[in-house]
Amino acid sequence: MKTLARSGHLSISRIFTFEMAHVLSNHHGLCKNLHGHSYKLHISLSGKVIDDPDAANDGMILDFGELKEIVNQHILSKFDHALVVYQKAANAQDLLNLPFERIEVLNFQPTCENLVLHFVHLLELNLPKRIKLHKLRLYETANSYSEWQA
Ligand SMILES: Nc1nc2c(c(=O)[nH]1)N=C([C@H](O)[C@H](O)COP(=O)(O)OP(=O)(O)OP(=O)(O)O)CN2
Repeated sequence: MKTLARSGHLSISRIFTFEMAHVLSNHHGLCKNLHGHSYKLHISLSGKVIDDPDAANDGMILDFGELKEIVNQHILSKFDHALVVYQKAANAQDLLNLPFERIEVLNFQPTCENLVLHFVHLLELNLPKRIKLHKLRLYETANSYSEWQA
């Protein structure tokens, strides 16, 4: 008989770091200027723990490595070391003309809140169906973050 807890909520989490430049158009402070942040993205997932002695993922909700591949493919490959441009910003065309190869055009202002909602959408589209996104927290600075919870 397995001696495992049967109550409570179980989740797994992994932290990702990426660098991104953006402009908050119409912002009254410094963020109206082109600037960058070292973002930290905390992703928490829940789901059934696989109970199959023959499986490579026995005892796991999802292999951390599989989560890393999904996040690399669908988020970091677009946003890490990217310049993110809001397509409705007054200076969008000037930014798009800059000679950089990684520019991501968004149809929303790239605030911490909107980025979290966008990442939730991308993850919900690309996680295995048996996995539930539980919580997502995005640090824009060491002191400021936005959080989404299912
Ligand atoms: N609700 C939000 N407020 C602000 C956002 C945001 O996304 N959501 N974003 C910004 C700026 O982009 C940025 O976060 C401000 O950066 P910065 O001026 O560097 O912030 P501080 O230096 O004040 O942060 P520290 O934590 O002290 O380093 C503004 N507001």
